[in-house]
Amino acid sequence: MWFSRMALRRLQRIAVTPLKLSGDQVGKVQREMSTLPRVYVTRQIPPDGLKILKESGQVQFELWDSDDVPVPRKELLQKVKGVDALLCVLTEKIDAELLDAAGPNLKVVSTMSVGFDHLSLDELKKRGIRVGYTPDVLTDAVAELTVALLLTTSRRLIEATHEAKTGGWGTWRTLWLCGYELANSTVGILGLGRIGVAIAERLAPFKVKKFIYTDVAPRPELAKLINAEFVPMDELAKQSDFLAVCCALTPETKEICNKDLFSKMKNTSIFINTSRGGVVNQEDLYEALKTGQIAGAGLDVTVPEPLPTSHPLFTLKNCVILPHIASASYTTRNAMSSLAANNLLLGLQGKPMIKGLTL
Ligand SMILES: O=CC(=O)O
Repeated sequence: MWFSRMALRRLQRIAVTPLKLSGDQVGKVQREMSTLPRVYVTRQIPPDGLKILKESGQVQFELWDSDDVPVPRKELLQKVKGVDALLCVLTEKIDAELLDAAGPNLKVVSTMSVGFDHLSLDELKKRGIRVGYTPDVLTDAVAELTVALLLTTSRRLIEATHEAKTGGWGTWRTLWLCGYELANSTVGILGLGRIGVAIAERLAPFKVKKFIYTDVAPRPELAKLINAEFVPMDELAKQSDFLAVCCALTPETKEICNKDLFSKMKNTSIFINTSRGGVVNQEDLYEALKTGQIAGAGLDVTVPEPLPTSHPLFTLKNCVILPHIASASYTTRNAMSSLAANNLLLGLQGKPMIKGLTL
């Protein structure tokens, strides 16, 4: 059933005063309901975003009412038929098949994510569909989590709590559970954007000696904010004591972190990835960790997600794996849902989105 907020209010009025409604009025409500743009929301998104859609009075929407399981593909292909706009999350592949299933009414796709590797941009462009996404509002949360993951990995916190809980804690020992510290270190950032800058700003007070970065080209405006030096990829690998991956997943960055990169890193280095699992060749990472080519890895993202519990990376003590939670704070997830809802409404009105992609 599709109800806009306004239509619902009218219906409630009808429900309490049924005899007072004329046939014309009933027809008016029905017409009003049927002319509002139809929106499909692929997940039970946080309340702030839902409220914006509900109270806009501009759309009628239906949602996949679960946060625990994604909408099955078959159901999604059915539900999108004839919709005017789609609000999705990163688990839904928005490709030619889905866009064909939606049909020519689809004008807007708004994703509640900063990453957009789940969207076939070429297909969206071909069809003239506008695309919204949610950068900026998650920068603080992602940077915070990246720092937490970096410290957890470098100071071996998961191993330490495990030892404390399971009887491994004997006497105080001189080299037991030693890790690597940020003071006097070189931190490398692969892909310098807003998030990379925010990570560096948070790490600087730990007395980092030097920030270096690699990107497709130097980014002097951003680099200046954190006093970071542009270096080629080889140098990034060689010099970094901590290497944080912050680049988007594109055909160019797919598995850019591979044997070649790991083989140039120091065996005391820590590798951190909070961007997308696809930028890493996981077999190569496993080998690098297993053989001691690098000291440790902290991953918030993997391929696939969820990573099967039988995956070899889970057997390594020097690999900390989180279930893709970098932006998971209540404030940020609500802000992301609000931005996604507002992008969608603006897109439907033909106005500039707050954060839209130029295709
Ligand atoms: O990974 C999370 C996002 O892209 O927002």
